[in-house]
Amino acid sequence: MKVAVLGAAGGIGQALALLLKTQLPAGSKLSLYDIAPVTPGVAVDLSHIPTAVEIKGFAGEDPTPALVGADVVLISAGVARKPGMDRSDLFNINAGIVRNLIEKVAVTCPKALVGIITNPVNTTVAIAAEVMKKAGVYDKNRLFGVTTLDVIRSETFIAELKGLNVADVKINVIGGHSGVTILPLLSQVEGVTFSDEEVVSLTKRIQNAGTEVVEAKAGGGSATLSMGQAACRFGMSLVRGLQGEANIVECAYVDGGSEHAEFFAQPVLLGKNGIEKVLPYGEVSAFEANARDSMLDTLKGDIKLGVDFVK
Ligand SMILES: NC(=O)C1=CN([C@@H]2O[C@H](COP(=O)(O)OP(=O)(O)OC[C@H]3O[C@@H](n4cnc5c(N)ncnc54)[C@H](O)[C@@H]3O)[C@@H](O)[C@H]2O)C=CC1
Ligand SMILES: O=C([O-])CC(=O)C(=O)O
Repeated sequence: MKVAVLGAAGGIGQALALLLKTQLPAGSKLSLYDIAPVTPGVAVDLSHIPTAVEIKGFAGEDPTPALVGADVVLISAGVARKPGMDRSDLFNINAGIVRNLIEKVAVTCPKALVGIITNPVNTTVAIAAEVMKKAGVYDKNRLFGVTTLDVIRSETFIAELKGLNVADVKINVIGGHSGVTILPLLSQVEGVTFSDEEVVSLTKRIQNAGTEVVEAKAGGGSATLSMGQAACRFGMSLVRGLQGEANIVECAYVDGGSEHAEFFAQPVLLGKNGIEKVLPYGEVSAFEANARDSMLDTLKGDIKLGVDFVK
């Protein structure tokens, strides 16, 4: 099993690489790439951790050497938000970065499962799909926008509010990954009920949690450590699916034939070819149905921006 992290010298990339070095199955290969010259050094640093995961680092303009033979590619290359910015403000820089990296993925490891972390995810995933279509290698079952941070935040905040063991809290978060497009399905959480006020305030907190971190970091970037953990959870689920483990389900932003939009975050069953099955997200409350329908113009606009960027 070979996993490549692109953007590996960054805040997310380094945290993710550390977690993967300690959690990937024995015999795996971990390949780190970033334009930053420090990247081979990050790999040397991690290589001193005694796990049976072989690690190599690559810097410079071309990610190709890091991508050769990759089964999973996780992309966090790009710029992060500062206070006062929306995720969509990152489009100008990050759109081109994701396009260029995916062009290399399409040539070097077209069968890899690709997880896009780089914001704005609602748009960068559409860019990745268009680039792969152009290259004739698009497989909708192998491309994912990583929305796991919305899921782990929801689990954490629900457990805190209701005094639950966080390990017992499970939730689907659907839609996309910014503002109103993030929709936690609180009505489905087992063993708890929320008042109408709690639903409104908790939904808003989960939608604004990225901004909560951006403001707390006061110009020093956005979520990196919690995102490293979220990306590791998602990346490990991809790996487990590839290895044939049963019942691996994660929410992700995918081209899953949703009636709502071309890309939509919902639960998917993972397997040897990426998505084995797109799962229904289940019954929703009237509040959630309204929030879902109200987000669609924003989400579709975000997707169109990405499609138009490549076309
Ligand atoms: N999907 C999600 O839930 C989340 C997404 N993000 C996004 O992840 C991205 C990365 O965030 P951080 O790691 O905090 O940023 P960072 O600035 O710490 O790291 C980004 C890294 O990308 C590298 N990079 C830039 N251009 C590159 C290129 N062309 N090829 C390879 N590497 C390149 C930089 O050298 C840097 O090391 C941002 O776009 C951020 O908005 C952040 C948190 C959550
Ligand atoms: O808010 C940001 O810019 C980073 C991000 O996507 C998150 O933390 O959810």
